[in-house]
Amino acid sequence: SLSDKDKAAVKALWSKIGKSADAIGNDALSRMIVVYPQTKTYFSHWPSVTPGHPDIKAHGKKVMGGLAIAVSKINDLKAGLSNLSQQHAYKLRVDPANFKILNHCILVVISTMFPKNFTPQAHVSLNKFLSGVALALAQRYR
Ligand code: HEM
Repeated sequence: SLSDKDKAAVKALWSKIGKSADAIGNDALSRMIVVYPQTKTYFSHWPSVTPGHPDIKAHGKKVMGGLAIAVSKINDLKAGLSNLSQQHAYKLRVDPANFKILNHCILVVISTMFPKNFTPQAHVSLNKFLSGVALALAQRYR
């Protein structure tokens, strides 16, 4: 689980990248759909799943908003993401394996957009944080 050092590292990283959340969300969602095309099935109600499409941008913004909530509730991710987990489990019916896939895309995008801030320590802590988010989002599936 996340140590105090991890929490501080995630908050420090977020304070630097938070203002680029929309761009990160757009790129991460676009990559997820291109690199893992099986994820497209969840977005078949959109007119287009082309990278950079306004629907992808809008959704990337929502996902990053969810992550911003997670950063603010980093001491209790389970409670902080309980509603979002409920929604993904019962309304959206997203297979939780996909949380790891999107996490990977988010990690790749942050590392390429912010190479200076993406130190090995930041990488470790962000990795742990995103795993915690995936676990918290999966909690309501049973
Ligand atoms: C880091 C992981 C994720 C976070 C923080 C997240 C967050 C969110 C948020 C905040 C919403 C909006 C909920 C609302 O409308 O109240 C949402 C909707 C949605 N999410 Fe996620 N999500 C994540 C991962 C995923 C993954 C991996 C998939 C599928 C591959 C997915 C599929 C969806 C779908 C289909 C919607 C509804 C989209 C629509 O309204 O058209 N999510 N998510």
